[in-house]
Amino acid sequence: MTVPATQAHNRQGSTLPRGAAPDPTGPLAVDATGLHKSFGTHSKTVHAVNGIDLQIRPGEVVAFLGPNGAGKTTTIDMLLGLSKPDAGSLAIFGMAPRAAIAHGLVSAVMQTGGLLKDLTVRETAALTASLFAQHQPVDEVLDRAGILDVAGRRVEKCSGGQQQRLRFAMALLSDPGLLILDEPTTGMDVEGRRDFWQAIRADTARGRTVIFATHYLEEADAYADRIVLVRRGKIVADGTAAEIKNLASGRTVLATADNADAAALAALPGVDSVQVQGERLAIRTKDSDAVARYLLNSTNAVDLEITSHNLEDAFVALTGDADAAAEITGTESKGK
Ligand SMILES: Nc1ncnc2c1ncn2[C@@H]1O[C@H](COP(=O)(O)OP(=O)(O)OP(=O)(O)O)[C@@H](O)[C@H]1O
Repeated sequence: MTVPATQAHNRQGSTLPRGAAPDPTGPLAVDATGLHKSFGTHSKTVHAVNGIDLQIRPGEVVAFLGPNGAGKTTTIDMLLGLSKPDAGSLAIFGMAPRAAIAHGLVSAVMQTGGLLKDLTVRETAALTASLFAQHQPVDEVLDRAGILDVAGRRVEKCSGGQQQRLRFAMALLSDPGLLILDEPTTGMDVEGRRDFWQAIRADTARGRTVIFATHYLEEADAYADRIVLVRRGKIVADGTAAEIKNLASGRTVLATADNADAAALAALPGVDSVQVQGERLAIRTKDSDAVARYLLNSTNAVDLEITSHNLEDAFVALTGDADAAAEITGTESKGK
C-alpha cells in the first residue's frame, strides 16, 4: 500500500515528515550540536569529527564537501545511527537517528553494497519493498530513478550508474523525509553522473531534504542549495555557493608594470594583498575598478586581467590548503 506523502502518522498520531511538501514549522531535519567522534588509542587518536554544529531545515539540499579524511563519512554514519557520537547531541526530525530510521524517515544511498547480482532491477526493489509495512509502488520509484526501462535487467548487467540509481530507487521506497547520499557518484563516468543527478534533482524539486557528501566541487555547486565545507573534522564554511565564494570576496587584478609602488597599491581602498614577482603584479581586492584606475593612470601597467574568485579560491582562503582544494576540484595543485 502506498503511504500518501503527507499522511504518514506515528503512534501518537502526529504527522511524520515524508518526502514531498516538507513542513517548515516542524522539527529540523538535522539538529546536531557539538558532535565529536575519535578513533584510535591515547597514543594515536584521530579526531575524525571535532566539534560539528549543523542545523538543516526540511526541504534543504545540502552538500557536505571536503577532501579525503575530512570527516564526511564519520558524520554521515552518526546521522544514520550506525555509530554514536563521543560527545554532542544529534536529532533527526526531533528523534534519535535510530528512531527516525525505524520510522522510515531516513534513507541512504551508499557507494557500494546492498545489491544481489542475480536479481533483476525490479526484483531487487520488490525485495526491499517487502521489508516495509508500507511503501511507494515499486514501478513508481523505478520510474523516478529513471530505470523503469531496465526493470527486467539483471543487476550484474547494469552499468555502475544504473546500479546507483537502483540504490536511489530503493531509498525512495519508504518516501523518506531525509535522503542521505555518501559520495554517490564516485567512479561513475560523466554520463552516468549526469543521469544520476538528473534523477536526484527531479526528486528534490518535490521538496525532500537531501544531504550528499562529495569531493566534487561542481556537484556541490550545481545541485546543492547550501554547501557545508568540512576539513579535519570541522565545518570551515557554511552557506550558498555564492556566499562561500563571497568569503573569498573580491577579485584578483593581474598586470605587468616596472614602476609600480607596492605600498601605494596596498593602501588603495579594498586591497587585501599585493604580490610582486619581477614586473608581474597580483592584487587581491574588493574594488578592482579602483586598482585598475590607479594602475592605468599612475603606472605604466599593461596586460591588465581581472578575474573573479571561484570556489577553489574560497577553499584555499578558508583552509589555507591548496592540495585539498586541488583534490576537491580535481585539478592539479600548483605552486607547491
Ligand atoms: N573506523 C575507523 N578507525 C580509525 N580511523 C577512522 C575510522 N573511520 C574513519 N577514520 C579516520 O577518520 C578520519 C575521517 O574519515 P572519514 O571517512 O569520515 O572522512 P571522509 O571525509 O569521509 O573521507 P573520504 O572522502 O576519503 O571518504 C580519517 O582520518 C579516517 O582515516
